[in-house]
Amino acid sequence: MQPTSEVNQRVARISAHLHPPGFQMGENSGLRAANCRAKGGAPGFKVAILGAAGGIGQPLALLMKINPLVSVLHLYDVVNTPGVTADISHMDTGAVVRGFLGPQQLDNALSGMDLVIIPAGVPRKPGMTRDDLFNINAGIVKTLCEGITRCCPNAIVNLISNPVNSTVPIAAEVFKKAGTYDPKRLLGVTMLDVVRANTFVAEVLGLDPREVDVPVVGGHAGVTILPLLSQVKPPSSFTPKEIDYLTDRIQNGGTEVVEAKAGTGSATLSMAYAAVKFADACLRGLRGDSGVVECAFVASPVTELPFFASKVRLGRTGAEEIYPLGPLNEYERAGLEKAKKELAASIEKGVSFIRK
Ligand SMILES: NC(=O)c1ccc[n+]([C@@H]2O[C@H](COP(=O)([O-])OP(=O)(O)OC[C@H]3O[C@@H](n4cnc5c(N)ncnc54)[C@H](O)[C@@H]3O)[C@@H](O)[C@H]2O)c1
Ligand SMILES: O=C(O)C[C@H](O)C(=O)O
Repeated sequence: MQPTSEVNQRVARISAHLHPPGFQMGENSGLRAANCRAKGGAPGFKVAILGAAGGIGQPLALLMKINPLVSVLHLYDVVNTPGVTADISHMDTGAVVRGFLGPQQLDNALSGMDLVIIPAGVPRKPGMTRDDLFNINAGIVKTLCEGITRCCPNAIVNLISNPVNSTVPIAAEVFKKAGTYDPKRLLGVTMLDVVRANTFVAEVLGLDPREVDVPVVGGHAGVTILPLLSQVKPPSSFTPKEIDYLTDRIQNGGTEVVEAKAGTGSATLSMAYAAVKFADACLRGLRGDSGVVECAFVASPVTELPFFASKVRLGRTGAEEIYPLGPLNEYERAGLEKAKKELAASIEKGVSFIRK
């Protein structure tokens, strides 16, 4: 008779072989559902969502499962991924979905990923600024980015966790420390500012928002969110009152949602939409499509600051070209000075969190 410990070890070895870390639905049925006649899903990209069980994470996972460019979708969180994964995995779309729960499964969630989207971290409540989230979210972003350096250092990273103006510099420092930093592959997601700007400007102009394109530059908090209304497409003119109204509404769109949600969170549904719009652009760039241009907060030469949001061209290696701001009017030049002052402090705060 074999000693119990030896039997247990054999069972553990066989189990590890049959059930690699991470889980797919149908594991208890004997037939693992996702392995039945498995073809590894449609050709496409491997995408991980970190914070996948959250307010943004869940609708984002749903929308990425629909995206035909995605062949494998890894859902990672520290809570609730089994339920979210079971639910999403029943959708009859191409991507194979796998769930990963807790820090011990982080590396498996990240291995081999082409794109990592990070909406992990706490959201604001009324009365808070995004910077008030720094103390909790800085550490979360650091840990997740350390995982990226170990498991998928060449992945494109879409960073959503706030305060974006500081978390992107944190990620850059983590990658630099590990020797894996490629500035083209690290993108802070500011797409929600563009989505809001397109919507609010369309309302004022009486247009369909899908016909409107508003560049939003700077960063992602208060006065650092700088809509360039002089560069709206189709070319449009605004009264001074409209400019004040639109600038204020775009800069405070996040707060509008935080207050309406009255303590239950911040934008999740419009953010999931914006995150997918941006992730899809990154995947089309990776595929080699030409002319994919979106705004993002990236390492940038367009101002004296190390990071800045502006239009970037997305290609096979990430943000391959960063466009200058173009001609600004006096109102926008004044806004730019205010934005740069606040951005400089937020960037420095992120950098020193890692260097200290
Ligand atoms: N960039 C933007 O435009 C934008 C827009 C909206 C929200 N946000 C930010 O996105 C973040 C998430 O917002 P939400 O509404 O989804 O919050 P949420 O609390 O609903 O979800 C966050 C998720 O992160 C998970 N999480 C916490 N620590 C983690 C860790 N160490 N590893 C993995 N997952 C972890 C939580 O378990 C939770 O499921 C917030 O910081 C929010 O401010 C950014
Ligand atoms: O406002 C927030 O705290 C969340 C997000 O940054 C947003 O713009 O909606």
